[in-house]
Amino acid sequence: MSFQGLHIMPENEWDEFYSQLKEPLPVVFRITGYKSQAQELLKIIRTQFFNMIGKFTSSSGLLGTGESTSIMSDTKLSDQLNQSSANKDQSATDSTVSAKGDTTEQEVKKDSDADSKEGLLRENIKPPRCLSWYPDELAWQVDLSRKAVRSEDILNKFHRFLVCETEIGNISRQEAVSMIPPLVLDIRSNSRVLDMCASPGSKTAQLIEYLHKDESSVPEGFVVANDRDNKRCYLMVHQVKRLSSPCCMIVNHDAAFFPKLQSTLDSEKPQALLFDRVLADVPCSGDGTIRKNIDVWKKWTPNTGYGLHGLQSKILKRGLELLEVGGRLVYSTCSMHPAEDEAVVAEILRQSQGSVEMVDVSASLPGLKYAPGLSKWRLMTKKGEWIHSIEDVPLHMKSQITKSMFPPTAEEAERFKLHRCIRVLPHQQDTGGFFIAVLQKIQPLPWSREARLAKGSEGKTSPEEESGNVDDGMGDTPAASETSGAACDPVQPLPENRKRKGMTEEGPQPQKQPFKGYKEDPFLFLQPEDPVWAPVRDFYGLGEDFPVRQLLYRSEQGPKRSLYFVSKALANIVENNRDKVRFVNMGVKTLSRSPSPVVPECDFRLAQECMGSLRDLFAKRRMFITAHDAIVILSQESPFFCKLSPSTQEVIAKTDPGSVVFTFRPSESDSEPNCEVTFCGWRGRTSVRSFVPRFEREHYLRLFGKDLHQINEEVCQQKKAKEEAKTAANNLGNLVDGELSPEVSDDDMSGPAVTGSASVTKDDDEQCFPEESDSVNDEILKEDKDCPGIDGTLTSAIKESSSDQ
Ligand SMILES: C[S@@+](CC[C@H](N)C(=O)[O-])C[C@H]1O[C@@H](n2cnc3c(N)ncnc32)[C@H](O)[C@@H]1O
Repeated sequence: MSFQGLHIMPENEWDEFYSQLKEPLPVVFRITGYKSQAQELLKIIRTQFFNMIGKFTSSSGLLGTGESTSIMSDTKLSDQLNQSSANKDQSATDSTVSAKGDTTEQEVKKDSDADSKEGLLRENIKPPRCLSWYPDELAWQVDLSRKAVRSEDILNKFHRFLVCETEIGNISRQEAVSMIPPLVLDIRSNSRVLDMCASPGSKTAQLIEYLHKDESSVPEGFVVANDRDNKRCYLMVHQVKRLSSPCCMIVNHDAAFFPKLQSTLDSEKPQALLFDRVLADVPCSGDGTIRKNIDVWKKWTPNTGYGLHGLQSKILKRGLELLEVGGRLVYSTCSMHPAEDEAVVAEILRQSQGSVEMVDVSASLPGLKYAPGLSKWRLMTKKGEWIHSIEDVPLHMKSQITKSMFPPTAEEAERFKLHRCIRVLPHQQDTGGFFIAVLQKIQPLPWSREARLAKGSEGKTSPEEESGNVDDGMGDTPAASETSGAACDPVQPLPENRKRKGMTEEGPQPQKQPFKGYKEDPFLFLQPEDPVWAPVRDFYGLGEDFPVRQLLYRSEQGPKRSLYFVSKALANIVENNRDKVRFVNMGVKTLSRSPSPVVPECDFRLAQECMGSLRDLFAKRRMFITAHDAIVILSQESPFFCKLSPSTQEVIAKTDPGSVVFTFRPSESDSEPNCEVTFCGWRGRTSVRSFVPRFEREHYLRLFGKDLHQINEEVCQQKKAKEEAKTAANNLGNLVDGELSPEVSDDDMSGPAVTGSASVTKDDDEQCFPEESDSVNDEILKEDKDCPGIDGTLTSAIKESSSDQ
């Protein structure tokens, strides 16, 4: 590995740069989700975790170390942490202050051996740091070693919290530098976004979040997330699903030949669909990921970047072709090598002859430390010999090094404004290395049909051209070409003197092959006359204006099991591009078939996934509940109606059994949470229940100030106590047949309201939620078992009906 001499930083920074590369990367996460819930989550993180972690760092005297002091000084949280530690724990404050002076150092020395070991460990725990340039204080950096997580209860709890919230999409762990490209893309709720090289999807997730930022139920805009590697497209599915957005589709194409899409969104006749935001986070050598990718140390050579320059240029060029005039494109790599960065951007700016401009985004990244883009750099051979111009390229490297990899002339560098590029170096703020260039298309590209027409150099256009239904001479390439790469999978260079099939130094060449289709089930849209629709429409009270044609299913034959909802724009893209786009995934599960004898009129129940964006559409089945009710429903498996507040019982009495939407809206009397909480559930004959996966249940309860683990623990203890009491009573011969001892009597169903952190009632055995039971029939059987008055005949009838399926 040798960056020295490439001129990517002043030579006097080299030592610091080099030693930073050997340090592990800190943990960084973003709080995501809808705005109001994100703020609530941030409040929880601050009050429940950071305050505690802050106490460690201050009590251990770590604040006195130079690094921590500087880290702390540029965060708003740090002051609060200090303040809160000061208020809550005077002794902690004393040691913080004195750790900078002499007195308490002596006190620290007095500690026992065990204490000093603990102290040493604690010394390595740095205070959380807020990323100043990320909006709304929603991105944080925490240095947590595994050892520290194992040794400290609060850190362990924090780790569990991160895992849980990450799983359900409320938190995303992502390298700090990787958050920059989506941020500077400036996404609005109506943006039409193309993410050209999207897998594993961390930036895609961010793009989706920004689309939903203003909490409108279904934004007009959308994200098309593409990756050439089919397997990696499936990696993205999980990532994207966490966000439950009806506005994202995953497709599988070579970005360099991404097809031009058609749409009838703005016209009756199909028109070319251009994007107003494009992210080209291209495959690269990944030398910026060296802190987490040990392999790069051994494998990196300058040739790695040379082998990708052509492909990167082609992807960038195609991105600009697919960009609307006035639109913005962000080009990024996790490489610090100029041949993959400024050289690519300069070459495309050269070709675009003033139709594309570099944008200065420095104002939107307050506090980010970075180096401006380079105008001069050097290329070198694998052996470390410098190459100053194309004429100097040794014969054996002529197929690898192209003219476009060399620096532009001074005049060009000035005209291209290359200094507006952003190069983040690892030592500048303890991150990975990264490169970002923000481009704006201000005119049609010189080689486009519009530009040629404007010049009058072209005659009449064909109907295909008018509709934009031409592929610009860039055919589709269904067969994957050989290069591939990822943020974390650095690409290997081409072997010297050996060109791959279908590759030139300019990257892959279009292979004119017919579109052969792919293995995905079809994406079919429901029609209003479909027999499954009328019962669903009537049961859920959906009006004529419900966008039924945006509900899709995947099986051509057999019963429709699940219906997924997609936004109007995405449905339009599918309908107009079936023959040329390989769709991999899209849509939010909205209704799933789950017949129930309790609700014979409708076989479909609502899915929790659609609650974020579609809750308002199901007004007829929506119940507004109190915080108390929400806690009862989320913490108990099938609470009887009588456990809910009188107002909710009244609503329940007026609602037929079946799927329901529960919504809590904060009022002035509610102390927490200060955001709406909506989840999906079931109104049975005598009880209700929620249909919420475990982590989400945990999340909602947390918003209400409850800890599911604690609730479960208390339930288990209660159960144990019950059993012990039973055994003791048996042993004493006090137990009258069928009766329990008075201390452990069953709840009489008018049982206590949920107070405190856990409600321990008759249903205690069912209060733990180890696994998610996803079947309504299970629920009904359970309900009947619990419900007094249901006779055995009905129960067996239900059992039979459920075994029929
Ligand atoms: C740097 S990674 C993308 C990381 C991603 N944007 C994220 O933030 O999670 C590059 C991706 O490009 C994909 N790729 C490589 N060559 C490609 C091509 N010609 N067209 C589209 N994707 C390509 C790789 O499969 C890889 O997933």
